[in-house]
Amino acid sequence: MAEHNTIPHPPKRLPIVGDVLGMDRAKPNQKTLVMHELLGPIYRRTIMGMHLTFASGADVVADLNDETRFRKHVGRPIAQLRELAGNGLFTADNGTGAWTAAHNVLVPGFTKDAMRGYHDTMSATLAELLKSWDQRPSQALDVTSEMSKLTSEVIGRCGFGRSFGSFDRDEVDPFVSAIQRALDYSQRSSIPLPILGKLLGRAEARQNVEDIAYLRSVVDDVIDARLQGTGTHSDLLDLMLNNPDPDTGKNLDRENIRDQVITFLIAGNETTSNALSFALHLLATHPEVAAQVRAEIDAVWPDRSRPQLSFDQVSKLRYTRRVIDETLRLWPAAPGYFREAIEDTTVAGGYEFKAGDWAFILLLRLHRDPVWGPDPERFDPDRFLPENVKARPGHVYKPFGTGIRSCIGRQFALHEMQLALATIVHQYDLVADPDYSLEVAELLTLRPAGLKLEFRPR
Ligand code: HEM
Repeated sequence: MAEHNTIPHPPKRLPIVGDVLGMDRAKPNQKTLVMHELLGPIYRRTIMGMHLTFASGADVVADLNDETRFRKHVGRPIAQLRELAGNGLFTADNGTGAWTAAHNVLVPGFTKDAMRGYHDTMSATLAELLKSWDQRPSQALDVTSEMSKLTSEVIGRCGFGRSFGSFDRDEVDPFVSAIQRALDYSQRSSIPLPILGKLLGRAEARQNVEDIAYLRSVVDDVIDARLQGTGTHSDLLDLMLNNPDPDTGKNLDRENIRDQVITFLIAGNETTSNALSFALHLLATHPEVAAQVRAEIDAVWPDRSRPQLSFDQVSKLRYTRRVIDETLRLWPAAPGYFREAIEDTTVAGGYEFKAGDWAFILLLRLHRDPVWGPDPERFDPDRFLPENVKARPGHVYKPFGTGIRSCIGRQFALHEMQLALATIVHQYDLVADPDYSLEVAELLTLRPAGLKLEFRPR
């Protein structure tokens, strides 16, 4: 019989409450990274009888990603989002009718052809952002906020034909700020223990109820307006309203459509804007890499005018793509994902999982596994040269998750990021603040906190 090992736990277990020492409310993922260095590829906190298992070693993750034995686990932070996103694709349980129908209907909205259809909207939105920068010359701009304007406009326009007017005014659209507040509330209330979670007061709870009601009413209005209008749109909302699930012949119900619209705003906005922000930080601090990105885009668009790239030109910017891949390796905007055992099973190292046991795969650590070589902290896009990718097992790089529940928006995000980075580097020198050192903040996603850059026209 195979030998079984006990999953290690952090030192200093307390009576009754268990492994609460050393948790970090503000930076849980970065703390988990440190704990993995101490405890190895897998460890478990048991808090008042509840198991929280963290995994990050390449061999263990290879097993946890095996779709025949494990599946997505709707972990507490995800379940908490249901208040806001209902049973949208990201929050739905595996194999439910709502997930299957929405997945079937929406997959065609994320094919290469569909991306071709979004390209002009993405380009026009980016042009508006850069125009707004040109009206504020010589200023150091708050990078995550600027990138968030871009990504929320792009998903709003490609998703359901709504602009938030982000480039016309300084303050954030009330819809976008309500989403941000509701996300923040949801994540803070997902921390399991009151002594560790920030105590959320009644005023915040009331605000949250108001925010969710407001968000739903805006989305309902958008759907009503679309139903009453006459024009055709090639966006995700039209896809959901006009195309039945091919398996059942039934259209998505109204609530399902509303949940998906909110889901795209949650899943498609912050992840992409944070990844872009990390990439800009890394380019600003690695001028030799930025020079190669610039050489690549200059070869396609030698003129100094703003590049008007076609869809195919963007997808051929291979070095820019490697910069994005390497950015998502070092700083995966989604820091991890949950997996649960479908049946009793054992993973590499002899660790037992009973059916229903779950683990959080920390990408932050998996992407720094020894398989990446001796200096995993170094930013080196050439790790993603085709020959280097081929030499590594596929399961050690999973910034978009794994299996059937992996990210439906992957190509959308990659195209948007390639287009934005190449265009920005073509137009501007990225000037970093010499006193800034990277500080990574955590909510549902990772983001560079307090990052400012000056975008100086070339
Ligand atoms: C850099 C950008 C992005 C990153 C790093 C990212 C990452 C991820 C990850 C790791 C998952 C799996 C979550 C899990 O297993 O629980 C996921 C799922 C998902 N993502 Fe993304 N994402 C990005 C952009 C987008 C965009 C642009 C969209 C929409 C336009 C999107 C929509 C979704 C949806 C709907 C799911 C749930 C899929 C399902 O379970 O069927 N994401 N994403």
